[in-house]
Amino acid sequence: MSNPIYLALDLPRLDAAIALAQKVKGHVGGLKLGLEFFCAHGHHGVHEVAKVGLPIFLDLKLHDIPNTVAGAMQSIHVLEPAIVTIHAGGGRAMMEDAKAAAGEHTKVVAVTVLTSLDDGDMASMGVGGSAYDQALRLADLAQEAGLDGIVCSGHEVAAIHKRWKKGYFVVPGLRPADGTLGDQKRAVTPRAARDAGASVLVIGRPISRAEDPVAAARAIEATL
Ligand SMILES: O=c1ccn([C@@H]2O[C@H](COP(=O)(O)O)[C@@H](O)[C@H]2O)c(=O)[nH]1
Repeated sequence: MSNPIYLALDLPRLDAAIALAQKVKGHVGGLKLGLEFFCAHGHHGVHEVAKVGLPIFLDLKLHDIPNTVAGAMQSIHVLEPAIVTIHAGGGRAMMEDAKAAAGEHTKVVAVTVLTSLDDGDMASMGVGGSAYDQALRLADLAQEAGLDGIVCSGHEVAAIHKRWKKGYFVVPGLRPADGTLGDQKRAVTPRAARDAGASVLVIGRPISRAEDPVAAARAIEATL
């Protein structure tokens, strides 16, 4: 089985991101480039990181009217990402149009409820029920829209897996047992997420901010 860890390269400098990716590439299965990286380095940065030789996950979390999101998907087609994120909250038509506009080798996955949000945040946004309930509702909508999968926390992935047998499940918000949570509110360990059915384990700061990123990546890999 291939390594399910995608390293989140949330670093402002291109040279530092490439250096980190080169260091840990033997212990991760892919590289995730998010908003911080893409806003700073755009297509050029993606091309440079792709030279490391691992699959690229573009975590752009697209969320707009269907026509605009479809246009954005077409604009990133040339980068041949393995995975792209959109927001399930954009609705069914937006998700359908995003999938239709994506390249045939790109998995389009929808963020359900960000792992930095909890039940209190649902209430403050006027969303009925818990973060868990909302993640399941949006996962059902993403499945109906014909997407490849979703992004959720390790707390919901087992339940969503039961309802969507062939889904592709991306799980961020992962922390080693003794890890610092930071802004993550629905965290689990990488092993727990894997056991619950995650297809991809997104890990950023526990590796990128470690004193020895290679040792940190190797230690996480050894738990899987
Ligand atoms: O719900 C979500 C969706 C995406 N992310 C992204 O994953 C990484 C997590 O980084 P850590 O440093 O391991 O916390 C980051 O790039 C987020 O943008 C998420 O955390 N939660």
